[in-house]
This record gives sequence, structure tokens and C-alpha cells, in this order.
Amino acid sequence: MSTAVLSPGRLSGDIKPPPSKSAAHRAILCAALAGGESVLSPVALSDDIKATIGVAEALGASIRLCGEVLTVSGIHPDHREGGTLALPCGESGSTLRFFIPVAAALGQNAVFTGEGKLPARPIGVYLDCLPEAGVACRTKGGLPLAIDGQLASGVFSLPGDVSSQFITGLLFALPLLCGDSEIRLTTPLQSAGYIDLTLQILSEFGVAVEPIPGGWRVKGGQRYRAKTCTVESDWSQAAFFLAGAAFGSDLTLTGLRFDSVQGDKAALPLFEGFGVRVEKRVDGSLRCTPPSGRIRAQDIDAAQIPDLVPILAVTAALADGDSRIYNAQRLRIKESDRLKTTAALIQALGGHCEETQDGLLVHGVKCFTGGTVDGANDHRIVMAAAMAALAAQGEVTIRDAQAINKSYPSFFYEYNRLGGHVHGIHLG
Ligand SMILES: O=C(O)C1=C[C@@H](OP(=O)(O)O)[C@@H](O)[C@H](O)C1
Ligand SMILES: C=C(OP(=O)(O)O)C(=O)O
Repeated sequence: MSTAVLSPGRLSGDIKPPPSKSAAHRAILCAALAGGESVLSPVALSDDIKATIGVAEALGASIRLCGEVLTVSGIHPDHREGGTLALPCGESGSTLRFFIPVAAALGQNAVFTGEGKLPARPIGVYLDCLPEAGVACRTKGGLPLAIDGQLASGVFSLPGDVSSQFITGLLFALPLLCGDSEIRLTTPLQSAGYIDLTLQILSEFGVAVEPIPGGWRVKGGQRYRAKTCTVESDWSQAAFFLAGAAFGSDLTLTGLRFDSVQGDKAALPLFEGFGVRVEKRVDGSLRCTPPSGRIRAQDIDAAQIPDLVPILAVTAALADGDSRIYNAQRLRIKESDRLKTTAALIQALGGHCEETQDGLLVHGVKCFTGGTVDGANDHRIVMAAAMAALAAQGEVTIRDAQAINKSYPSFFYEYNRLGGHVHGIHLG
């Protein structure tokens, strides 16, 4: 456990958000399934990415990191570990849900374990569809989960609004099977940008998936092809710095792709909606400066952008009116119950926020007082609190601040480099 203490202030300067965690998970997994050597860069060693590397290695990939360059030699097609393989996924929902069907497609018996909140995060969608496809699943509820058997091709019917990670996992696994398969959604898709990212990276690694009404058709017998690829910057992390601008900072964001399929690219128009002034420069950077007056309140549909909710709510907490964030029920099954922990963060700092059944109702106030925030072992809550501290009257203490290591280990280092005042925590 570590506690960070932050004083109010302003950030200024250039910031390149880290490589996208979602893109890196996918590229590492595809490279592990490809014949030959792939080179991926830049890769930042967050805890979640370490978990994906660890699982890929346990399944037989050889991986080495030199600086920010990750070289991956794919799993040999005939490679199977005898017995049951232990696959620890840390706290990473993506690692767990992407690799369950992939291990089953490889015919690898395995036990998946997890830490923090991961053992309690849902896997029921797989428990419902994998046994019918030849994979026995043993669990006393969540993790550990033991899988046993070879995944068979066929029709996979599953909801689109529990977690898109189940769909991504199947999209990675089904091309490896002998026969053709279909994924059919039984409820509307949420987090659609993450599926677009999966399809984009699959196609870069030579795997084709055909969209059909209400789902996808996936041909079996496909081969992943090794690839040299650049991991694009992370729009979800960029959102924290856009909030910094909303709270008085003058920041230039560099290295982001405007043609990205990341759903969280929506952060840009959303923060412009709050009043942040954004100047797109010829070199592709974005200069972001504070609103000319108060932050403007706005209602936000979070169905496609769950990871933005904590920082959007914290920004709305200083707006000139009420903001409603809706279609965000999935936030309850992330690293923390993010509707509860975001509301608690805002209240701890003197703001006003109520949980609703599917989101948050945020009543804007003029400033945060300061106070102590429970980071709830949730990186996005810790980073949102750190940005709120810029606009507080007094000090902000954040418990569990080490949670940033899940996605952005250098976050506090960058925060201080840009002129922020955080102390009391080891800066990685
Ligand atoms: O596929 C991905 O990379 C992710 C999908 C999203 O999850 P859900 O689809 O469960 O909302 C998101 O919250 C998570 O941080 C990363
Ligand atoms: C929910 C997240 O990740 P995961 O589901 O991969 O644990 C996240 O990064 O906010």
C-alpha cells in the first residue's frame, strides 16, 4: 500500500501518453500465436502487460524486452505443455478473458488464477458457452478456473453488454480451429471500439473475420502471420491530461493517432464539450488549454467508453450545473465498483455526486476542498483523484496510489515532470 500526497497546482508542457494497453495486449497475443518472430514497440511494462507476457510465455512463446522493443517468437504449432498449466493473470481482466478461449483452442489444459478483484469479476459468459463447445470448466464461482479439453468450432451465442472482452477472446481463438464458427450477439454490443481494435490487429496479423448481422463469421484453419508493428498511444490515458487542462493546465499531447479506432478517442470531443480549448497543430500534437469560463456541464452516454467515466465525472464535478452519466452499469465490475468509488472520490474532495442504477448524477461545485481519497486499488480512480488535486483548495491524500502500476507506472513521474506536486510515493 502506498499513499500519495498532492498539493494543488497546474501542469504545463508536452506529454506523450503511454502505448495503448489494449493494443499491446492484443499485439502480444497475436504475436504469440504467429509463426516466426514479431517485433512490437513501444511496449511499456505495466502490471497488466506483464501478466499477458507471462501467460503467453507459459503457453510456449519466447519473449524478450530490450528497452521498449518487445520481440516475440510465436508458440510452435505442435507445442503443448503436459498436464495442467498454471496461468496467473494478475489483476488483468483482458489477459484472463482473452486467453481462456485461446488456451482452449490450443487444446491446453490450464488453471487460470487472478489477484485483487479479478477472481470476482464475471466469467459466466464463458461458463455458459465453452462446455457446449467441448471445454469443461471447473470453478467454485470465479477464479481459479480450470479448463480441460479442445475447443470445437460452432456457433457461439453470447451477450454483447457484459464485457466485450469475451467477444475479443473468441475472435482470437476461433480462427485457430479446424472448422468455421459464428459469434452471435444476444444483446446489443457495448464497448464497440474495443472490438474494432481487435479486428484491426487481427487483420494486421493476417487473420480475417467477416461481420454478419448481429455478429461475426470466422473461418477456421487460419494462420497468424508474424509482424513488426508500432503500438499506438493510449487515448484512455490521454483523457487524464485533458482533464488537467480543464482544471487550469496548459498541456500539449503528442503521439496520438487521430485515425485510431480506440473508442476512448471520444475523450477529445467530450472534453471540448466541457469547454477545454484544443488546438490541433501541424505536427499532429494537441495543445489543450483551460475553458474560458466555468467547465460546462453535459450529459454523457458511457456505453462505448467505460474507462473514461471516472475522469469525466471528476471533471463534471466542477462544472456549472448537473451532468448525468448513463449506460455505465458495467463500471460496477471493473477493478473496483467504479460508480461507487468515483462518487466516493468526488464526495471526499467536497464535491457532490450520486450513484444511479446505471451511472452517476454529478452536481457541479465551484472547487474541490481537498481531503483523503480511497484509491480502492483502482488505477483509474487514483489517476482521476490526482487530476482533481490540481483544482483543490487544500492537499489531497490518495490511498492505494500504487494501483497506477496496473496501466501507467510512470504516471506520477510524468505528473511531477509537468510541474505537479506529488510526494510520499516512490516514483517509478
Ligand atoms: O478489450 C479491452 O482492451 C478492454 C475492454 C473494456 O472492457 P469491457 O468490454 O468489459 O467494458 C475496457 O473497460 C477495458 O479496460 C479494456
Ligand atoms: C478495466 C480495465 O482493464 P481490465 O478489464 O483489462 O482489467 C481497465 O484498464 O480499466
